[in-house]
Amino acid sequence: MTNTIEVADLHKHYGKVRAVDGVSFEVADGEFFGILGPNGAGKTTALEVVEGLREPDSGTVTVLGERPWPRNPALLPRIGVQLQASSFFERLTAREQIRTFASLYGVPATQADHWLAVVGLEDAAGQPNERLSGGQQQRLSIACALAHGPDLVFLDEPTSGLDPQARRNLWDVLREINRQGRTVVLTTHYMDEAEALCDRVAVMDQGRILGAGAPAALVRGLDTPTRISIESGVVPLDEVRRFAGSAEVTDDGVTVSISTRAPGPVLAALAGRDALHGLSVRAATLEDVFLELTGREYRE
Ligand SMILES: Nc1ncnc2c1ncn2[C@@H]1O[C@H](COP(=O)(O)OP(=O)(O)OP(=O)(O)O)[C@@H](O)[C@H]1O
Repeated sequence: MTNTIEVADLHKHYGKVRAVDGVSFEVADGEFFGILGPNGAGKTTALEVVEGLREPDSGTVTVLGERPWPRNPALLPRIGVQLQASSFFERLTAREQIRTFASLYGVPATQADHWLAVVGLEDAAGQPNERLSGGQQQRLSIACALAHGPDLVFLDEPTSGLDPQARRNLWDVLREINRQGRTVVLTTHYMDEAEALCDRVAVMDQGRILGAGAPAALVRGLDTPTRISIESGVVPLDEVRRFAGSAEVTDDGVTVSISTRAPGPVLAALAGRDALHGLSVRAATLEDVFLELTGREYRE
């Protein structure tokens, strides 16, 4: 497998702010890659340099075998960059909007319309931008990024500000884009989004990448116990302590929590006592990975 993107020791400072402070990563062909980090981590700046929209201070960037800076016309037909909704042409309908973008690349109107269908905007195609909901505008901006059929798509916080249902609907669209064989690079400050979508994720904070890998592998790499909770009183506490062995057991009067690195036998013991009703199991997540890497709680 070859790499669609290679970034080595990238730096971009704004005055004293080290927005990107020595970042290296690769994105493989066809991969769904995420850059995850809180506000101000440097995600947008890193992405803009890779897209060829910003000149780096130092470091090397290769995209589809080309240098993106200075502005490289050979790359433009092959990459799609999601626009912020605020960059739409005023007063055009969704259909006119995407057809206008497509025509800049010499793409026929029928192909442009196809992308409206892919993102589920057919019914709203005749609506002017101003009348589209936030979720519809995000869909339109993604459709515009895809109108010319690029191999590589960049999405900067595509679901930011959407309600949970609209986010999940958009996730399906993004999965479909990737399933078609396109490489997708996405920035997000949502842990669940990175976990749900990305083959690999780079965790970024204060201009640096602190860890990268498949979300499940990053989580597995942690030595964090699994927390099993049951209702207080369902099983006598001393009995829970007995079968939980060395696990930490607490009871706040409402919930008994068992923190264990061997959840299997504990769950089997609870099942044997018919105590699975209302049980919850919380394994480590990317949030725990962030905490481990930065020493700070994650704040979206
Ligand atoms: N054009 C600019 N001039 C000066 N400072 C900037 C500029 N753009 C970004 N910064 C600063 O660089 C740092 C990184 O910003 P950047 O937008 O890349 O982060 P981000 O992770 O994308 O954050 P967000 O999720 O809020 O967009 C921040 O401290 C930001 O204030």
